[in-house]
Amino acid sequence: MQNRDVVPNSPSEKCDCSLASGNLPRRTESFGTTKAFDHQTLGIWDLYIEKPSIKWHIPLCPFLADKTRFIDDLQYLWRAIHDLSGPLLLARLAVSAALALSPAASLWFTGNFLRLVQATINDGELDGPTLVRLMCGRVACSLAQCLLERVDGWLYLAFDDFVKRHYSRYAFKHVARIDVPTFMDPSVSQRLDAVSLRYGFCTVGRTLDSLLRSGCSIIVLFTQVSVLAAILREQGMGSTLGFLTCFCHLVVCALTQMELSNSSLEGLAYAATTRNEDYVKMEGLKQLVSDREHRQEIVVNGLGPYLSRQFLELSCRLGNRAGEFWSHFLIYQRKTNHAIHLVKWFAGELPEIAFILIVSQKLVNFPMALAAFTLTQSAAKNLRLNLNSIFQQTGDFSSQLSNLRAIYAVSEIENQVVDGTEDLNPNRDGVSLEFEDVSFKYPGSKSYALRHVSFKVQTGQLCVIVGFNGSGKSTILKLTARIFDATEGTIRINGCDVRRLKLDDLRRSMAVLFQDYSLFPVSIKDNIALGNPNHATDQDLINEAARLGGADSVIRRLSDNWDTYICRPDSVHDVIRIQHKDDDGAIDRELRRMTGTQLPQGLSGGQQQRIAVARTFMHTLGRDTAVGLLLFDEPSAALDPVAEHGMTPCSALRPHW
Ligand SMILES: Nc1ncnc2c1ncn2[C@@H]1O[C@H](COP(=O)(O)OP(=O)(O)OP(=O)(O)O)[C@@H](O)[C@H]1O
Repeated sequence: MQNRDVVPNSPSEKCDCSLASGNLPRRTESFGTTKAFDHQTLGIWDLYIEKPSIKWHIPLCPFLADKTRFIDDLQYLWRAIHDLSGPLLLARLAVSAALALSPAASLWFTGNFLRLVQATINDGELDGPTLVRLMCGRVACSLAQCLLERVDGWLYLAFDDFVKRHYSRYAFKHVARIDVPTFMDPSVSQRLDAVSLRYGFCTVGRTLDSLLRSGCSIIVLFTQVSVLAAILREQGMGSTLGFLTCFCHLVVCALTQMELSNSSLEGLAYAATTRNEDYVKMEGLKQLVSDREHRQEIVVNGLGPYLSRQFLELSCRLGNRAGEFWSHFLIYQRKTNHAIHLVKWFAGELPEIAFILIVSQKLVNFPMALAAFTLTQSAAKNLRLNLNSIFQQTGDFSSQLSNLRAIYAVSEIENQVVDGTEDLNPNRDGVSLEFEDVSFKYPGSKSYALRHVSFKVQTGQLCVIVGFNGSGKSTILKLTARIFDATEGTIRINGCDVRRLKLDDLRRSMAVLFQDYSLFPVSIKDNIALGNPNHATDQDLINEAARLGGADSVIRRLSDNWDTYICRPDSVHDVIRIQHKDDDGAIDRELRRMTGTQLPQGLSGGQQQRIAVARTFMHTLGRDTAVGLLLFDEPSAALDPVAEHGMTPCSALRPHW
């Protein structure tokens, strides 16, 4: 194993093995980073890893590292508490606080037992009533703790459920309103990933829970230390030992955290690669025989025996140099942690060494010193648990607050397509559409999808747009519906710039079928009904839309007719396959029978298109709808000639090419 300082200077140098010679300067800004990297050779692996800075694990340290950010994030915490305030939160706080105080109460009773024993030894007489009082108090304390733990468990689940429900509604509302260019924006995608609509917002629950636990751990810590100090004050030796034990446990905790963070790559930039051709080829062969897609070729070419021979040869050549990166990495980390481990061991043993030394000096006090030491040790065990959880929870705290910020930040995402203020009053005779010198680049694209396009479609006119693939026909539809805004030029509806029109009015005035339409993961009926949310429960209109789109005959043939799902999002089929000789999918079939779920319903491309066309027609139906513009992008691309012939002609329709 070798260890050298490496700083990549240029892309080519970065990949060059000569980097390992360590001749390059230690620090460079050529990639915009001032970080220095170590190069480790681990078996056949080259690991380039950022030099870790020494992390002192003092609780609250993460806050001090980025104070401004932390203070800024606190407002989201306050907002969350405000949003979630109610009887459930209050009950949770009260029970947690009571639970946090209970270890100190138990310790107080135990300490008083110790005092009673000391008094009995000194006076030669036992104070019976005090003993009974202390015993009853101790038992009551344990019972209360037991009860509170049960209530806390129940409250935890109820509160977690409440938090998930609250934030899933909150995020759903704000995610649903986002427009296409904003949704496509990579920075927005990242922010949306953080709130993961589908996985139930575990993060907020976790953040609040860990906050609560940190608070409780701090209460436990302070109350326990105060009670312990009060009990041991009278015994000079006991308090010395108490202090020493607490201090040593604190050191052990800090070192444990240090050890943990040293053995993890979290937060460090690293890359590992191997240039060993034999290993790379061996991994390729493993993939080749495992992946289903290559099986046909392996069989038809009779590759089985040849591949086995090759694998054996490579494996022999590599011998024990081969190995997963992580197993090498673990060995490497163990070596770096030796020193910490040694100090940790010494800190753990120090209280007992001190006890033996002190007692050997003052043999008279031996029984009391032993009792005090035992009490201190058991209290210290609890302290250590609390310290550990404070270390861990405060370590994660900054990132948890950032999660909270991410959820609230969804409501602050501004749509790129800005709403207009003017009303549009279309009528059923249609609207006019005009493009004046319109050019457009898709977000993130360098080239123009449309360049200097001008045309005019009069009210009630049928316009067919034809052109080569990629000439911008679909883009015209997207700009008309303001899915995107034109980069240059003006688009007018009824003579008014579309940017000035209210988006609601604009979208209500047109029915659009995009070439890249999608069917929703809801029932077929809802798929059509969602074309017109105002009439989503009107079965007559849905029937009519299905008839116009040619989807009625398709729906009649489906197993669940209108209620058929193309893909059910509610079915969980995590079948653990136990390989029996006679299991030819029987377990899967039985589970499906028991849960009443079918295999996903397959629809042909043409059948799917009929559903999508029906949804577009649904938008035009109903007495209060005033669609003046129909935009169809290759509506018959997947239809058979009969269905294509049966399609209703529309005012703006283009054939497929
Ligand atoms: N989301 C996108 N991001 C970047 N560029 C895009 C995007 N969609 C389309 N383009 C580009 O814009 C240009 C016009 O595409 P458009 O889909 O409007 O063409 P089209 O005439 O409808 O093509 P076709 O006849 O194949 O349907 C093409 O060069 C395409 O590569």
